[in-house]
Amino acid sequence: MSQKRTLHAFFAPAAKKARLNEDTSNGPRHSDHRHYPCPILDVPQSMSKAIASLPARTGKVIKNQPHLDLLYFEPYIPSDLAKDLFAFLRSELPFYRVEYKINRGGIQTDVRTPRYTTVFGIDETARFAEDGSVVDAKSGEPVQDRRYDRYPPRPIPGCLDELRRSTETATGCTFNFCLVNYYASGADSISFHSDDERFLGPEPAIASFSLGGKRDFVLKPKPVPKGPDPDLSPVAKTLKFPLASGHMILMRGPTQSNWLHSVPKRGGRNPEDGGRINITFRKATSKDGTENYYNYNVGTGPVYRWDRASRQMRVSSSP
Ligand SMILES: O=C(O)CCC(=O)C(=O)O
Ligand SMILES: [Fe+2]
Repeated sequence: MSQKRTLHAFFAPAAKKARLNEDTSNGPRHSDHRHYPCPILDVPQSMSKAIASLPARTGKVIKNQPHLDLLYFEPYIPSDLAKDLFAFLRSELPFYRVEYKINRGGIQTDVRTPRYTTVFGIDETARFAEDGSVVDAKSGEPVQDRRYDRYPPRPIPGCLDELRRSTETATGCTFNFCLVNYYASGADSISFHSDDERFLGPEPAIASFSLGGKRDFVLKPKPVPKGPDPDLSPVAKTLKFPLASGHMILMRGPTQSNWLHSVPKRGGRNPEDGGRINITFRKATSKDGTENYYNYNVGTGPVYRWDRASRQMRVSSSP
């Protein structure tokens, strides 16, 4: 991205943004920030209204396994809105295919993330000022920290922030990060893991939305339980949720410290392989969280955007 566009986008007057806005009477049509690779359209007013009235159903508490605590909305977003939101986000968001190196027993291994990812947000020690700069959450003073330098944080764009606000009201939790995965086909996946990094604090709550194609979300107990009554854990089962478009699962309480979750690859040709978006809202408590999330979900590779003509992700700009 050229310096010219960056500066232009950063200082673009509000009136200019408003002029772009044909289908809404107030508020900008785009969300923009100097660290976005491109401006991100806000949802049209009709969608915005519909998002404000969510969830479509109340959540069902699932606590029938040791150290598991889920709140399952079936659905949170009704299917017509989920379909529109899926198409909107796939067209609008910048995605990445992150590659990184890990050290396993002294051997360097290259890892290619088997899905498209993107992330927005900043941990609770900081916030974005009106002008888009990062300031200390308490003092409002500008923040200089090496953990923000390599991958500068980006504010959650309007189109995802409306869903974040709805999710906070529905769950009583607060969130400052939004991670998005795009599984282009059954070959894309996420392997068994838990989201229990220190920067999420103890017993983190993670709200996880599904849009688009149906995929199995699989949970299994961790091999070595950390809970107060470990004797119960070996009898815990593997659980499979075939998540459909609009469903939301809130994982909370002891879930992350005791269970692993995954979205396994699907073999063969599946009619549901038309792509799936997963959105997770989380709360990071320290700057390490911000550094980690941008490192693994944005990285240093090219930006991919959805190409309507060829109906696939295409490299839209290189770093
Ligand atoms: O795609 C999903 O449903 C799960 C995503 C996930 O576990 C993650 O991003 O940490
Ligand atoms: Fe996860």
